[in-house]
Amino acid sequence: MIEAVGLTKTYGDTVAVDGLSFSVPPGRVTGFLGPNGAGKSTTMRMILGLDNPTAGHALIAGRRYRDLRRPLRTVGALLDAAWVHPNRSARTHLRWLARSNGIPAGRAEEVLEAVGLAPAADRLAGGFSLGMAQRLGIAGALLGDPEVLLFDEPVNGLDPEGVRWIRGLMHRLADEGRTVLVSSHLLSEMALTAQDLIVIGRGRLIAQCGVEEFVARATESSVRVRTPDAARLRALLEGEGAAVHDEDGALIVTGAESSFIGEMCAANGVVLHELSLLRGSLEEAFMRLTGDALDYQAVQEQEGAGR
Ligand SMILES: Nc1ncnc2c1ncn2[C@@H]1O[C@H](COP(=O)(O)OP(=O)(O)OP(=O)(O)O)[C@@H](O)[C@H]1O
Repeated sequence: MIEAVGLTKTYGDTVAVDGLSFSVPPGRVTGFLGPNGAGKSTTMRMILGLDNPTAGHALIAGRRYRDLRRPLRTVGALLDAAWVHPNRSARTHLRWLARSNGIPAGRAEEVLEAVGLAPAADRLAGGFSLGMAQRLGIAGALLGDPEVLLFDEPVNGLDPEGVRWIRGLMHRLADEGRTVLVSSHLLSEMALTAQDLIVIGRGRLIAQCGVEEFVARATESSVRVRTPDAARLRALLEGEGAAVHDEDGALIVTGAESSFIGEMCAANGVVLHELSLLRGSLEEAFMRLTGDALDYQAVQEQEGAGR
């Protein structure tokens, strides 16, 4: 579990994080989203004790980072994959990290295997590709077998196989009951990886909810219908107050559920060739909700009203 309570950080006149409160539960992958400069990295750094909050606090497994006796055993993080001594091999780097955290050296071999770096264990990290550096950073995060994991842009620069691997890893870690918080700008990837979302804008919370709820709240779903009897169905639907428009020979219907349309077709003997629900995308929802401060206020009110 990660908890942020009124977390605030100002740099001079810039309010990077502004009274942010949220909780990240175990057993789920939680995506951390926000436009550039929204305050994601600053928030992660405060959770990890790398930056001091101006106000508020963050707890990892119920404690402040600075109160964790062996931090790597409670929380692992990938913040900056480039953070490795270039003249150290992957194995030496991990053994050094293990030693400084009271973790048995043998654990380095286990995490090298887990991230697929065992064959490159003795190569110098300075010569690693971006993808290999990401894997080494993840190995470091896993070293202490921590219950909480934070990943800042873990799929940056990875090829499709690497992206898929990270997605599987996140799911496995959550299935093991760990708390997984992951930030990314790749929204299509986030839609596949995360179950829950924390979305921030200008340092403030915009939404904390499931991915599907976030998309449903911000976008309008519609139904695509194909029928040889389009004119009649159109008239029937419009008679019920639905909006209908043509697209590639299909009817796109908003304002009527697919079950309602199906039943209406059955009742009126309209032959159906297709009836499919078209959901909005995470990208669409994200653009709409983080678009500007006005939208942002509207959602906050909506959220409050729904409780
Ligand atoms: N050390 C610093 N000194 C001054 N301002 C800072 C510092 N670190 C961050 N900021 C400012 O705080 C705000 C939030 O930055 P932060 O890097 O946390 O955002 P982010 O959501 O991680 O952005 P990105 O998606 O671009 O990585 C920005 O306006 C940034 O310029």
